[in-house]
Amino acid sequence: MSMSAVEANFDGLVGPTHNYSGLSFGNVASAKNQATPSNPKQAALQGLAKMKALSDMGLVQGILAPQERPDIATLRRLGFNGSDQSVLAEAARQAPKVLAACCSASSMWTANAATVSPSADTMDGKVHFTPANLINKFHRSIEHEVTGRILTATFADDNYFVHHPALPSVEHFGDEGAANHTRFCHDYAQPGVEFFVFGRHAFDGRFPKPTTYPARHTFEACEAVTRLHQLDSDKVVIAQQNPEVIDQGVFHNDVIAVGNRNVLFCHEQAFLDQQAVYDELKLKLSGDMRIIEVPTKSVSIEDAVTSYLFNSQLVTMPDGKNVLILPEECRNNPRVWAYLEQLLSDKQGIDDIKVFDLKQSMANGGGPACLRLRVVLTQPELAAVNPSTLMSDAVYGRLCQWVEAHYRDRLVEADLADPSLLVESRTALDELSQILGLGSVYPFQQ
Ligand SMILES: N=C(N)NCCC[C@H](NC(=O)CCC(=O)O)C(=O)O
Repeated sequence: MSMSAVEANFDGLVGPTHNYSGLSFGNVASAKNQATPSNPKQAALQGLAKMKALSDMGLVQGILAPQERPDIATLRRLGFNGSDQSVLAEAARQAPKVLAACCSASSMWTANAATVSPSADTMDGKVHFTPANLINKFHRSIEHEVTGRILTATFADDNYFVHHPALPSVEHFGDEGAANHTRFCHDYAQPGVEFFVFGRHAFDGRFPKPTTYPARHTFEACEAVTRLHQLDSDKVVIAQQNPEVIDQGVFHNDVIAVGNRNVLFCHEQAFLDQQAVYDELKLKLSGDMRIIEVPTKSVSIEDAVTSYLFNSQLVTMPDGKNVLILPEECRNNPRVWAYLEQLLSDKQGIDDIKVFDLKQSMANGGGPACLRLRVVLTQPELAAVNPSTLMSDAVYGRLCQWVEAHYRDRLVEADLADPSLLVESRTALDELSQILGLGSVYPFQQ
Protein backbone atom coordinates (compact mmCIF):
# COMPACT_ATOMS: atom_id res chain seq x y z
CA MET A 1 0.00 0.00 0.00
CA SER A 2 1.49 3.32 -0.93
CA MET A 3 0.32 6.34 0.96
CA SER A 4 1.37 9.94 0.88
CA ALA A 5 1.78 12.08 3.97
CA VAL A 6 2.42 15.72 4.76
CA GLU A 7 3.85 17.65 7.65
CA ALA A 8 1.24 20.00 9.07
CA ASN A 9 2.19 22.86 11.38
CA PHE A 10 -0.30 23.67 14.13
CA ASP A 11 0.51 27.10 15.55
CA GLY A 12 -0.69 28.39 18.87
CA LEU A 13 -2.92 31.42 18.61
CA VAL A 14 -1.69 34.05 21.08
CA GLY A 15 -4.22 34.63 23.85
CA PRO A 16 -5.65 38.00 24.99
CA THR A 17 -3.49 38.13 28.17
CA HIS A 18 -0.08 37.93 26.44
CA ASN A 19 2.34 39.73 28.77
CA TYR A 20 5.90 39.86 30.05
CA SER A 21 6.13 38.64 33.63
CA GLY A 22 9.65 37.21 33.77
CA LEU A 23 8.33 33.78 34.70
CA SER A 24 10.90 31.55 33.00
CA PHE A 25 14.20 31.32 34.87
CA GLY A 26 16.78 30.05 32.38
CA ASN A 27 15.05 31.75 29.44
CA VAL A 28 17.10 34.91 28.90
CA ALA A 29 14.47 36.86 26.93
CA SER A 30 11.76 36.22 29.52
CA ALA A 31 14.00 37.54 32.31
CA LYS A 32 15.19 40.53 30.29
CA ASN A 33 11.74 41.75 29.24
CA GLN A 34 10.00 41.37 32.57
CA ALA A 35 7.72 44.35 33.20
CA THR A 36 7.94 45.62 29.61
CA PRO A 37 4.41 46.50 28.40
CA SER A 38 3.11 43.92 25.91
CA ASN A 39 0.81 44.27 22.91
CA PRO A 40 -1.48 41.21 22.80
CA LYS A 41 -3.23 42.38 19.63
CA GLN A 42 0.02 42.76 17.73
CA ALA A 43 1.28 39.45 19.12
CA ALA A 44 -1.77 37.59 17.84
CA LEU A 45 -1.65 39.31 14.45
CA GLN A 46 2.09 38.57 14.04
CA GLY A 47 1.39 34.90 14.74
CA LEU A 48 -1.55 34.81 12.34
CA ALA A 49 0.53 36.47 9.60
CA LYS A 50 3.12 33.70 9.87
CA MET A 51 0.42 31.02 9.72
CA LYS A 52 -1.18 32.64 6.68
CA ALA A 53 2.18 32.97 4.91
CA LEU A 54 2.99 29.29 5.40
CA SER A 55 -0.46 28.33 4.23
CA ASP A 56 0.05 30.53 1.14
CA MET A 57 3.34 28.70 0.51
CA GLY A 58 1.27 25.55 -0.01
CA LEU A 59 1.91 24.01 3.41
CA VAL A 60 -0.79 22.57 5.64
CA GLN A 61 -1.31 25.01 8.49
CA GLY A 62 -3.47 24.46 11.55
CA ILE A 63 -4.46 26.57 14.52
CA LEU A 64 -4.51 25.57 18.18
CA ALA A 65 -6.65 27.67 20.49
CA PRO A 66 -5.17 29.48 23.50
CA GLN A 67 -6.05 28.65 27.10
CA GLU A 68 -8.45 30.34 29.45
CA ARG A 69 -6.54 33.05 31.31
CA PRO A 70 -6.74 34.37 33.96
CA ASP A 71 -6.98 30.79 35.22
CA ILE A 72 -9.57 31.31 37.94
CA ALA A 73 -9.93 27.57 38.55
CA THR A 74 -6.24 27.28 39.47
CA LEU A 75 -6.44 30.36 41.71
CA ARG A 76 -9.34 28.69 43.54
CA ARG A 77 -7.23 25.55 44.01
CA LEU A 78 -4.70 27.84 45.67
CA GLY A 79 -7.23 29.07 48.19
CA PHE A 80 -8.64 32.24 46.67
CA ASN A 81 -12.41 32.25 46.87
CA GLY A 82 -15.63 34.20 46.56
CA SER A 83 -16.74 35.67 43.26
CA ASP A 84 -14.40 35.57 40.28
CA GLN A 85 -13.78 39.29 40.87
CA SER A 86 -12.76 38.73 44.47
CA VAL A 87 -10.51 35.80 43.46
CA LEU A 88 -8.70 38.22 41.14
CA ALA A 89 -8.56 41.08 43.62
CA GLU A 90 -7.28 38.91 46.48
CA ALA A 91 -4.68 37.18 44.30
CA ALA A 92 -3.45 40.60 43.10
CA ARG A 93 -3.19 41.81 46.70
CA GLN A 94 -1.71 38.72 48.36
CA ALA A 95 0.28 37.04 45.59
CA PRO A 96 0.74 39.17 42.45
CA LYS A 97 3.37 36.81 40.99
CA VAL A 98 1.02 33.84 41.37
CA LEU A 99 -1.67 35.86 39.62
CA ALA A 100 0.76 36.70 36.80
CA ALA A 101 1.59 33.00 36.42
CA CYS A 102 -2.13 32.23 36.20
CA CYS A 103 -2.48 34.85 33.44
CA SER A 104 0.38 33.83 31.14
CA ALA A 105 -0.47 33.26 27.49
CA SER A 106 2.40 30.74 27.35
CA SER A 107 0.27 28.04 25.69
CA MET A 108 0.94 29.98 22.44
CA TRP A 109 4.26 28.08 22.19
CA THR A 110 2.72 24.86 20.95
CA ALA A 111 6.12 23.23 20.39
CA ASN A 112 5.63 22.59 24.10
CA ALA A 113 2.02 21.44 23.83
CA ALA A 114 2.77 17.77 23.24
CA THR A 115 4.97 15.14 21.66
CA VAL A 116 3.44 13.70 18.48
CA SER A 117 4.37 10.45 16.76
CA PRO A 118 3.13 9.88 13.21
CA SER A 119 1.27 6.67 12.42
CA ALA A 120 4.12 5.33 10.27
CA ASP A 121 6.26 5.07 13.43
CA THR A 122 3.79 3.53 15.88
CA MET A 123 2.99 -0.14 16.35
CA ASP A 124 -0.79 0.32 16.16
CA GLY A 125 -0.56 2.55 13.07
CA LYS A 126 -2.24 5.53 14.80
CA VAL A 127 -1.00 9.06 15.47
CA HIS A 128 -0.08 9.37 19.16
CA PHE A 129 -0.21 12.56 21.25
CA THR A 130 1.13 13.08 24.78
CA PRO A 131 0.62 16.59 26.19
CA ALA A 132 3.77 17.86 27.91
CA ASN A 133 3.50 18.24 31.70
CA LEU A 134 5.80 21.33 31.61
CA ILE A 135 6.48 20.71 35.27
CA ASN A 136 9.55 22.94 35.52
CA LYS A 137 7.53 26.18 35.43
CA PHE A 138 4.35 26.64 37.44
CA HIS A 139 2.73 28.89 34.82
CA ARG A 140 3.25 26.18 32.19
CA SER A 141 2.41 23.17 34.40
CA ILE A 142 -1.24 24.34 34.41
CA GLU A 143 -1.55 23.97 30.62
CA HIS A 144 -1.61 20.23 29.91
CA GLU A 145 -5.18 19.33 30.86
CA VAL A 146 -6.82 21.91 28.59
CA THR A 147 -4.13 21.27 25.96
CA GLY A 148 -5.27 17.66 25.94
CA ARG A 149 -8.86 18.77 25.41
CA ILE A 150 -7.93 21.13 22.58
CA LEU A 151 -5.87 18.41 20.88
CA THR A 152 -8.70 15.92 21.27
CA ALA A 153 -11.17 18.42 19.78
CA THR A 154 -8.78 19.02 16.87
CA PHE A 155 -7.80 15.39 16.23
CA ALA A 156 -11.01 13.74 17.35
CA ASP A 157 -11.37 10.57 15.27
CA ASP A 158 -10.19 7.62 17.36
CA ASN A 159 -9.79 5.49 14.26
CA TYR A 160 -6.70 7.59 13.60
CA PHE A 161 -5.68 9.47 16.75
CA VAL A 162 -4.67 8.31 20.25
CA HIS A 163 -4.48 10.82 23.12
CA HIS A 164 -2.48 9.96 26.23
CA PRO A 165 -2.62 11.94 29.46
CA ALA A 166 0.51 13.91 30.39
CA LEU A 167 3.28 12.07 32.27
CA PRO A 168 3.18 12.22 36.08
CA SER A 169 3.62 15.83 37.16
CA VAL A 170 6.86 15.53 39.09
CA GLU A 171 10.31 16.70 38.09
CA HIS A 172 11.57 13.14 37.51
CA PHE A 173 9.34 13.06 34.43
CA GLY A 174 9.75 16.69 33.36
CA ASP A 175 8.52 16.76 29.77
CA GLU A 176 8.65 19.79 27.45
CA GLY A 177 7.13 18.07 24.44
CA ALA A 178 8.09 18.59 20.81
CA ALA A 179 10.56 21.40 21.60
CA ASN A 180 12.89 18.50 22.42
CA HIS A 181 11.69 16.07 19.76
CA THR A 182 12.45 15.82 16.04
CA ARG A 183 11.51 13.23 13.49
CA PHE A 184 13.83 12.31 10.65
CA CYS A 185 12.72 10.40 7.57
CA HIS A 186 13.27 10.11 3.83
CA ASP A 187 9.58 10.38 3.03
CA TYR A 188 6.94 11.53 5.55
CA ALA A 189 4.83 8.43 4.90
CA GLN A 190 7.64 5.98 5.68
CA PRO A 191 8.77 4.95 9.17
CA GLY A 192 11.16 7.58 10.51
CA VAL A 193 13.67 8.00 13.30
CA GLU A 194 12.34 9.80 16.35
CA PHE A 195 14.96 11.88 18.10
CA PHE A 196 14.39 12.81 21.75
CA VAL A 197 16.65 15.27 23.58
CA PHE A 198 16.76 15.64 27.36
CA GLY A 199 18.58 17.92 29.79
CA ARG A 200 19.35 15.52 32.64
CA HIS A 201 18.82 12.07 34.09
CA ALA A 202 16.47 11.95 37.07
CA PHE A 203 17.36 8.52 38.43
CA ASP A 204 21.03 8.18 37.50
CA GLY A 205 23.57 10.46 39.12
CA ARG A 206 26.48 9.49 36.86
CA PHE A 207 25.70 12.01 34.15
CA PRO A 208 26.51 15.73 34.05
CA LYS A 209 23.81 18.34 34.41
CA PRO A 210 23.68 22.13 34.16
CA THR A 211 24.64 24.07 37.28
CA THR A 212 23.10 27.53 36.75
CA TYR A 213 19.85 27.05 34.86
CA PRO A 214 17.37 24.19 35.11
CA ALA A 215 17.34 21.18 32.80
CA ARG A 216 13.60 21.00 32.22
CA HIS A 217 13.34 17.66 30.44
CA THR A 218 14.48 14.27 31.73
CA PHE A 219 15.77 11.11 30.09
CA GLU A 220 13.09 9.16 31.92
CA ALA A 221 10.36 11.29 30.31
CA CYS A 222 11.77 10.54 26.85
CA GLU A 223 11.73 6.81 27.53
CA ALA A 224 8.16 6.94 28.88
CA VAL A 225 6.90 8.68 25.73
CA THR A 226 8.64 6.16 23.45
CA ARG A 227 6.80 3.38 25.33
CA LEU A 228 3.42 5.15 25.29
CA HIS A 229 3.73 5.85 21.57
CA GLN A 230 4.71 2.23 20.82
CA LEU A 231 7.88 3.23 18.99
CA ASP A 232 10.44 0.75 17.72
CA SER A 233 13.65 1.21 19.74
CA ASP A 234 15.70 0.55 16.60
CA LYS A 235 14.17 3.76 15.26
CA VAL A 236 14.59 5.94 18.35
CA VAL A 237 17.57 8.06 19.38
CA ILE A 238 17.65 9.63 22.85
CA ALA A 239 20.41 12.19 23.36
CA GLN A 240 21.52 14.50 26.13
CA GLN A 241 21.71 18.21 25.51
CA ASN A 242 25.05 19.83 26.29
CA PRO A 243 24.61 21.07 29.91
CA GLU A 244 27.02 23.94 29.24
CA VAL A 245 24.69 25.48 26.68
CA ILE A 246 21.64 25.08 28.94
CA ASP A 247 23.61 27.25 31.37
CA GLN A 248 23.95 29.85 28.60
CA GLY A 249 20.21 30.08 27.96
CA VAL A 250 19.47 27.12 25.67
CA PHE A 251 16.45 26.00 27.69
CA HIS A 252 15.04 23.75 24.95
CA ASN A 253 16.81 21.80 22.21
CA ASP A 254 14.88 23.81 19.60
CA VAL A 255 16.95 26.84 20.61
CA ILE A 256 20.07 25.09 19.22
CA ALA A 257 18.90 22.55 16.62
CA VAL A 258 16.15 21.96 14.09
CA GLY A 259 15.55 19.02 11.79
CA ASN A 260 13.22 17.95 9.03
CA ARG A 261 13.19 14.92 6.75
CA ASN A 262 16.87 13.88 6.43
CA VAL A 263 18.37 17.26 7.42
CA LEU A 264 19.67 18.23 10.87
CA PHE A 265 20.69 21.87 11.24
CA CYS A 266 22.45 22.40 14.56
CA HIS A 267 25.18 24.17 16.45
CA GLU A 268 28.43 22.30 17.08
CA GLN A 269 27.87 22.56 20.85
CA ALA A 270 24.28 21.31 20.88
CA PHE A 271 24.74 17.81 22.31
CA LEU A 272 26.79 16.21 25.05
CA ASP A 273 28.45 13.62 22.83
CA GLN A 274 27.90 15.22 19.46
CA GLN A 275 29.68 12.71 17.22
CA ALA A 276 27.97 9.72 18.87
CA VAL A 277 24.61 11.42 18.33
CA TYR A 278 25.36 11.94 14.63
CA ASP A 279 26.57 8.34 14.25
CA GLU A 280 23.47 6.86 15.85
CA LEU A 281 21.14 9.04 13.78
CA LYS A 282 22.94 8.07 10.57
CA LEU A 283 22.89 4.41 11.46
CA LYS A 284 19.21 4.34 12.39
CA LEU A 285 17.93 6.50 9.55
CA SER A 286 20.15 4.69 7.02
CA GLY A 287 20.63 6.21 3.61
CA ASP A 288 21.42 9.86 3.09
CA MET A 289 21.43 11.93 6.31
CA ARG A 290 22.56 15.54 6.06
CA ILE A 291 24.00 17.32 9.04
CA ILE A 292 24.62 21.03 8.73
CA GLU A 293 26.74 21.90 11.74
CA VAL A 294 27.29 25.56 12.62
CA PRO A 295 30.65 26.26 14.26
CA THR A 296 31.07 28.55 17.28
CA LYS A 297 33.49 30.69 15.31
CA SER A 298 30.65 31.63 12.92
CA VAL A 299 27.80 31.81 15.44
CA SER A 300 28.47 31.92 19.19
CA ILE A 301 26.02 30.44 21.69
CA GLU A 302 25.13 33.98 22.71
CA ASP A 303 24.30 34.88 19.10
CA ALA A 304 22.27 31.70 18.74
CA VAL A 305 20.28 32.53 21.89
CA THR A 306 19.62 36.18 21.02
CA SER A 307 18.92 35.70 17.28
CA TYR A 308 17.09 32.35 17.58
CA LEU A 309 18.77 31.14 14.38
CA PHE A 310 18.02 27.52 15.33
CA ASN A 311 14.47 28.25 16.43
CA SER A 312 13.69 28.47 12.78
CA GLN A 313 11.21 26.20 11.07
CA LEU A 314 12.80 24.00 8.47
CA VAL A 315 9.99 23.29 6.03
CA THR A 316 9.80 21.44 2.74
CA MET A 317 7.89 23.21 -0.02
CA PRO A 318 5.56 21.27 -2.32
CA ASP A 319 8.35 21.38 -4.95
CA GLY A 320 10.79 19.71 -2.54
CA LYS A 321 12.85 22.81 -1.66
CA ASN A 322 13.91 23.27 1.98
CA VAL A 323 13.15 26.68 3.44
CA LEU A 324 14.18 28.15 6.80
CA ILE A 325 11.52 30.33 8.46
CA LEU A 326 13.46 32.81 10.60
CA PRO A 327 12.71 35.61 13.05
CA GLU A 328 13.79 39.14 12.11
CA GLU A 329 16.34 39.07 14.94
CA CYS A 330 18.52 36.91 12.62
CA ARG A 331 18.67 39.68 10.04
CA ASN A 332 19.56 42.18 12.74
CA ASN A 333 22.60 40.18 13.84
CA PRO A 334 25.42 40.74 11.32
CA ARG A 335 27.27 37.49 12.17
CA VAL A 336 24.14 35.36 11.92
CA TRP A 337 23.08 37.07 8.71
CA ALA A 338 26.53 36.57 7.16
CA TYR A 339 26.36 32.91 8.12
CA LEU A 340 22.94 32.57 6.48
CA GLU A 341 24.16 34.18 3.26
CA GLN A 342 27.05 31.72 3.23
CA LEU A 343 24.71 28.79 3.95
CA LEU A 344 22.55 29.65 0.95
CA SER A 345 25.49 30.09 -1.40
CA ASP A 346 27.09 26.80 -0.21
CA LYS A 347 23.94 24.88 -1.23
CA GLN A 348 24.22 22.42 1.65
CA GLY A 349 20.57 21.40 1.60
CA ILE A 350 18.80 24.62 2.60
CA ASP A 351 17.50 26.39 -0.50
CA ASP A 352 15.83 29.53 0.77
CA ILE A 353 15.04 31.63 3.84
CA LYS A 354 12.02 33.69 4.85
CA VAL A 355 12.04 36.24 7.65
CA PHE A 356 9.12 37.09 9.94
CA ASP A 357 8.48 39.79 12.51
CA LEU A 358 7.55 37.89 15.68
CA LYS A 359 8.89 40.43 18.19
CA GLN A 360 6.02 40.09 20.64
CA SER A 361 6.66 36.37 21.05
CA MET A 362 10.44 36.65 20.77
CA ALA A 363 10.52 38.99 23.77
CA ASN A 364 9.35 36.03 25.87
CA GLY A 365 11.82 33.63 24.24
CA GLY A 366 9.45 32.19 21.63
CA GLY A 367 10.58 32.08 17.98
CA PRO A 368 9.00 30.63 14.83
CA ALA A 369 9.59 27.01 15.89
CA CYS A 370 8.26 27.53 19.43
CA LEU A 371 4.98 28.68 17.97
CA ARG A 372 4.26 25.47 16.07
CA LEU A 373 3.49 21.83 16.75
CA ARG A 374 4.32 19.54 13.85
CA VAL A 375 1.92 16.74 13.01
CA VAL A 376 2.74 14.41 10.13
CA LEU A 377 -0.53 13.19 8.62
CA THR A 378 -1.48 10.78 5.86
CA GLN A 379 -4.25 11.93 3.52
CA PRO A 380 -7.01 10.03 5.39
CA GLU A 381 -5.72 11.37 8.72
CA LEU A 382 -5.67 14.92 7.35
CA ALA A 383 -9.23 14.44 6.13
CA ALA A 384 -10.18 13.43 9.70
CA VAL A 385 -8.80 16.63 11.28
CA ASN A 386 -11.41 19.09 12.52
CA PRO A 387 -11.66 21.23 9.35
CA SER A 388 -12.42 24.46 11.23
CA THR A 389 -8.90 24.39 12.71
CA LEU A 390 -7.17 24.56 9.31
CA MET A 391 -5.95 27.89 7.91
CA SER A 392 -7.61 29.34 4.82
CA ASP A 393 -8.31 32.82 3.45
CA ALA A 394 -11.71 32.79 5.14
CA VAL A 395 -10.43 31.56 8.52
CA TYR A 396 -7.58 34.08 8.40
CA GLY A 397 -9.97 36.95 7.74
CA ARG A 398 -12.33 35.77 10.47
CA LEU A 399 -9.54 35.40 13.05
CA CYS A 400 -7.98 38.80 12.29
CA GLN A 401 -11.42 40.37 12.77
CA TRP A 402 -11.84 38.45 16.00
CA VAL A 403 -8.46 39.70 17.31
CA GLU A 404 -9.28 43.29 16.32
CA ALA A 405 -12.59 43.06 18.15
CA HIS A 406 -11.41 41.52 21.43
CA TYR A 407 -7.73 42.21 22.07
CA ARG A 408 -6.03 45.09 23.85
CA ASP A 409 -2.96 46.74 22.39
CA ARG A 410 -1.24 47.28 25.73
CA LEU A 411 -0.96 45.22 28.86
CA VAL A 412 1.14 45.67 32.01
CA GLU A 413 1.19 43.52 35.13
CA ALA A 414 -1.30 45.72 37.01
CA ASP A 415 -3.89 45.14 34.25
CA LEU A 416 -3.96 41.40 34.97
CA ALA A 417 -6.18 42.06 38.01
CA ASP A 418 -8.66 44.08 35.96
CA PRO A 419 -11.99 42.23 36.12
CA SER A 420 -12.90 43.48 32.64
CA LEU A 421 -9.85 41.66 31.22
CA LEU A 422 -11.38 38.42 32.53
CA VAL A 423 -14.72 39.21 30.89
CA GLU A 424 -13.03 40.22 27.63
CA SER A 425 -10.95 37.03 27.55
CA ARG A 426 -13.89 34.74 28.22
CA THR A 427 -16.05 36.50 25.64
CA ALA A 428 -13.27 36.17 23.08
CA LEU A 429 -12.58 32.50 23.84
CA ASP A 430 -16.25 31.57 23.82
CA GLU A 431 -16.51 33.00 20.31
CA LEU A 432 -13.23 31.39 19.26
CA SER A 433 -14.31 27.92 20.38
CA GLN A 434 -17.22 28.33 17.96
CA ILE A 435 -15.03 29.61 15.10
CA LEU A 436 -12.67 26.65 15.54
CA GLY A 437 -15.49 24.17 16.19
CA LEU A 438 -14.00 22.96 19.47
CA GLY A 439 -17.07 22.53 21.65
CA SER A 440 -16.66 23.29 25.35
CA VAL A 441 -12.95 22.94 26.11
CA TYR A 442 -12.59 25.72 28.71
CA PRO A 443 -13.31 25.48 32.44
CA PHE A 444 -15.63 28.53 32.23
CA GLN A 445 -17.73 26.68 29.65
CA GLN A 446 -18.24 23.58 31.80
N1 LIG B 1 11.52 26.93 22.85
C1 LIG B 1 10.25 26.68 22.79
N2 LIG B 1 9.81 25.66 22.14
N3 LIG B 1 9.34 27.41 23.47
C2 LIG B 1 9.58 28.67 24.05
C3 LIG B 1 8.75 28.83 25.29
C4 LIG B 1 8.94 30.16 25.91
C5 LIG B 1 8.31 30.23 27.28
N4 LIG B 1 8.34 31.59 27.80
C6 LIG B 1 7.60 31.95 28.84
O1 LIG B 1 6.83 31.19 29.39
C7 LIG B 1 7.78 33.39 29.37
C8 LIG B 1 6.55 33.93 30.04
C9 LIG B 1 6.83 35.17 30.83
O2 LIG B 1 7.96 35.34 31.35
O3 LIG B 1 5.91 36.02 30.96
C10 LIG B 1 9.01 29.27 28.24
O4 LIG B 1 10.05 29.68 28.80
O5 LIG B 1 8.55 28.13 28.41
